[in-house]
Amino acid sequence: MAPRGGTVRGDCGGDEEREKERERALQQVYVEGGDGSKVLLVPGTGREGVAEVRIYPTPQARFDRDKAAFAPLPPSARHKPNVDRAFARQLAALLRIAFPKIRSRETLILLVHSVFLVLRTVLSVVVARLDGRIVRDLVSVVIVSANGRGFLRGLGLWFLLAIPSTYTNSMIRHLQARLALRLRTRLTRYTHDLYLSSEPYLRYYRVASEGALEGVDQYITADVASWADSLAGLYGNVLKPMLDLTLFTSQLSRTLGFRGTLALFVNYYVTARILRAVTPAFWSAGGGGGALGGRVSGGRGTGWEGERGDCVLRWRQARARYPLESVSKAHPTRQLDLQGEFMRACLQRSRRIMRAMQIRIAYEWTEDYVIKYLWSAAGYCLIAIPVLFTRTRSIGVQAGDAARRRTTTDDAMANRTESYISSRRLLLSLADAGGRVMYAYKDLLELAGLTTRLYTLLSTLHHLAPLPLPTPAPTPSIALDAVDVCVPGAPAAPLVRGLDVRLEQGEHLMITGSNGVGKTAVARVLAGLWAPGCGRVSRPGRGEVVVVPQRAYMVAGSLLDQIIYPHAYPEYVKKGTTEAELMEILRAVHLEYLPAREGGWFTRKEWRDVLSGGEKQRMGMARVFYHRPKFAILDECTSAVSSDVEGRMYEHAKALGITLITISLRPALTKYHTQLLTIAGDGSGGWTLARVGTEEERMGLDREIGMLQGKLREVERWEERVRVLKGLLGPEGTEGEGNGEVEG
Ligand SMILES: Nc1ncnc2c1ncn2[C@@H]1O[C@H](COP(=O)(O)OP(=O)(O)OP(=O)(O)O)[C@@H](O)[C@H]1O
Repeated sequence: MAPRGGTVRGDCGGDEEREKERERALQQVYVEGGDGSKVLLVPGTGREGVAEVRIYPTPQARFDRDKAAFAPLPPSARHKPNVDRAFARQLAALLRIAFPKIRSRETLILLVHSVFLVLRTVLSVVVARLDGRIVRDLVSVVIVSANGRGFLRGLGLWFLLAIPSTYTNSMIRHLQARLALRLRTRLTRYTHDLYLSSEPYLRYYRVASEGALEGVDQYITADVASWADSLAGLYGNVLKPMLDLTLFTSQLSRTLGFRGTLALFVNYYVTARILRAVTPAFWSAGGGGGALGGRVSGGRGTGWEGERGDCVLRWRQARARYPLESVSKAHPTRQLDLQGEFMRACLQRSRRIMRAMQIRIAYEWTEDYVIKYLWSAAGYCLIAIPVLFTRTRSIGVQAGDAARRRTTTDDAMANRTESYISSRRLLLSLADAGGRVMYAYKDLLELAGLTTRLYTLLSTLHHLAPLPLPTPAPTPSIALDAVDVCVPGAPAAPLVRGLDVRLEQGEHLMITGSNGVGKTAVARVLAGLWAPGCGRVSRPGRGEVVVVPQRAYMVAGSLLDQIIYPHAYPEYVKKGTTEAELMEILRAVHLEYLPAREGGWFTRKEWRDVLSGGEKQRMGMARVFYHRPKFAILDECTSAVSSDVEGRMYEHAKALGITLITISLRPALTKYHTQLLTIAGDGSGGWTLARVGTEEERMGLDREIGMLQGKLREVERWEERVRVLKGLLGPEGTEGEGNGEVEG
C-alpha cells in the first residue's frame, strides 16, 4: 500500500489501470482543490471510470447574511402550515438558497421549462383544431363524396404534429425532474454545510439538545428532497393549467360567442363555489392529510402530514434496529415492548390514513362529478347551441337551386362538425386544466408544510449561538478557572461549581465519582463541547485535544478508516503514515491480527458488528496513538479491556508524550495519573482535587482492596454451597465431579 499525495488521477493506460483508478477513488473520496474547494471523486461514472465534481463550501459570510431571513418561528407556528403571508416569507427565504443568482442554471432550466409549457398549450390548441378538420374532411368524403385528399393531408399533419407534441411532453417531465434535482442539490449542500459546521458552532452536536429539534436526519434528507420535488412540480402544475384555461377559453369563445363565454365563466364560478363548500380540512393537525394529499396530487408524494407520519415510523424502526441484539439477549419478553412500540406507531398511522380515506371518498366523488362530468355536460350544451339552433333550412323548389342548396347545406354541416369536434376536444382539455388548478391548491398546502419544516430546520441551525472560544493557553496546558459545569439549556443547578483545575503537559488527571455526578460533563467542558456556566476555560486548539468515548464510534468504511478516524483517506495520504507504522499502532493495542484476519487494510465491513466491545475500545486507543495529540480525554474508554492490556496502553500513551485525562471508576487506574479529581455528586456541586500518592489515593486503593476482599469472602460461600450440592447428589455425583470438574 503506497500512500499517495494529491490527486489520484494517473496515466490510464488500459483496463487494469482504470480498475485500479476506480479502487483508489473508492478509498480517496475527495482531493483538496487548493482554493478551499474539494474535488469529489465519483467512481462508476465519467470517461475514465471516475468523474470529478468540484464542490465549494458555503462561505460563513453567506450564512451571516442569510441569518436575518430565517427569524425563529414560535413553536405553535411550526405545526400549522398554511398558504398565507408567513408561508410566502418562509418560501422567499428558501428561494434565496435555491436560486442564489438571477443568472443561474436553475433560472435557465426554469425558463426553458416555461417555454415548453407554453408550447404544450399552443400545440394542444393546434391539435384540437386539426382534430376538427380531419373529422370535417371525413364527413365531406362520406356525404359529398369528396376525393379524400384533404383527409389524408390532415392525417399526415397529425403524424407530424405528434413529433413535437410527444417531445414537448417528455421535455416537460425531464426539465421538471432536472429542476427538482438542482434545487435539491443547492438545498442539500447549504443545509449540510450549516449542519456540519465546525467550531465554534458544532451545530450537528447541539441541534437536538440546545435547538430542541428531533430527527434532523429526516429534515436534511427526506424533507429537502420532497420540498424540491414539490416546488418543481407545483410550477408546472400551476402554470400549465392556468395557461390552458386562458388559451382554451379564448379559443372556445370564438365558437361560443359572448353569451356562451359568459355562461362558461358562470360555470367556473359555480363549480368552484361547490368544491370549496365540500372541501374538508385536509391539512388540519392529525387529519391524515398526507394520504389524501398524495392521492389528490396525482400520487406524486405522500403529502406533508404523510411524510411526517412515515418519518416517525422510520425513526422508531431505526431506533429499534440498533439495540435488537441487546434486547433479545436481555430477555425475550422485552421484544414485546419493542413490538408494542412498532404496533402503536403503525396503528396511529393506519388510523389516520383510514380517516383520510373516509373523508376522501365523498370529496373525490364530488370533485370528479363536478369537474369531469358537470363541466363536460355544460360545455356540450354550450357548444351544441350554435349547432342546434343555426340550422340551414330548405326554402326553394327549383331543381338547380336544390342542388346548390344541398351543397351549401353539406358544407355547413361539415363546418359545424369541425367546430363541434374542435370545441369538444378543447372542452375536455379545459376540464382537465380546471381539475389541475383545483388540485394545485392542495399541492400548495403540501409545499407549505414542507416549507415550514425546512424553514424551522434552517432557522434553528442559524440561531444556535457559537460556543465561547477557549482562551488560548500560553504553554500547552488545560485549565479551568472557577468554572460552573451545567447541562446546556437545562434550568437545573450546576453539576459542579467553581471548578479550578490546571494541567500542564506531562501531568495526568483522573476524574472519578459515582454514576451521574457529572464526570463526562466536565470532560465535555474541557473538550469545548459544552459552554461553561461561568468561569474561564483555557486549552490548546481542537486538533491538540482528542476525546475517546466509552462506546467507540465505528465509521462506515475500511479497516484503515477505523484507525485514522476522524481523518479521512486524503488526510491519511497527506500525513504519509506507512503500513509498518500502522501495524505498530495495532500492536500497541493488541489488534495486530486484524489486517490478516479481515483481508487487508481496505476491507470494508460493518465494523460495529464485527469487532467485540473490547476490540472497539482498543480501536479507540489506536486512534489516539495514530493522531498523537497533546491531550487525550479518555471517558471510560477501557472499561471492557482486560487490566493487563489496559495498563500497557496507558504506559504506551505516556511514553508517546500524551497527557491523559481519564474518567473512570476503576481505582487501579489512579497510579497512571498525577492528580485525582473527585466529584461529590451530593447536589452541592462540590469537588476535591488531590495529588496522587496522597491520603486521597490511598483511600482509593483501600476501597479497591476492600471490594476485592468482599469478593474473596464470597468464594468461601460458593465453596460451601458446592459441598452441600455434592452431598445431595450422593456417591454418583461425587464420582462425576471427582473427575476434576469442580474440585481443585
Ligand atoms: N444532554 C443532556 N441533557 C440533559 N441532561 C444531561 C445531558 N447530559 C448529561 N445529563 C445529565 O447530567 C448528569 C451528569 O451526566 P454525566 O454523563 O456527566 O455523568 P457521569 O458522571 O459521567 O456518569 P457515568 O459514570 O454514569 O458515566 C446526569 O444526571 C445526566 O442525566
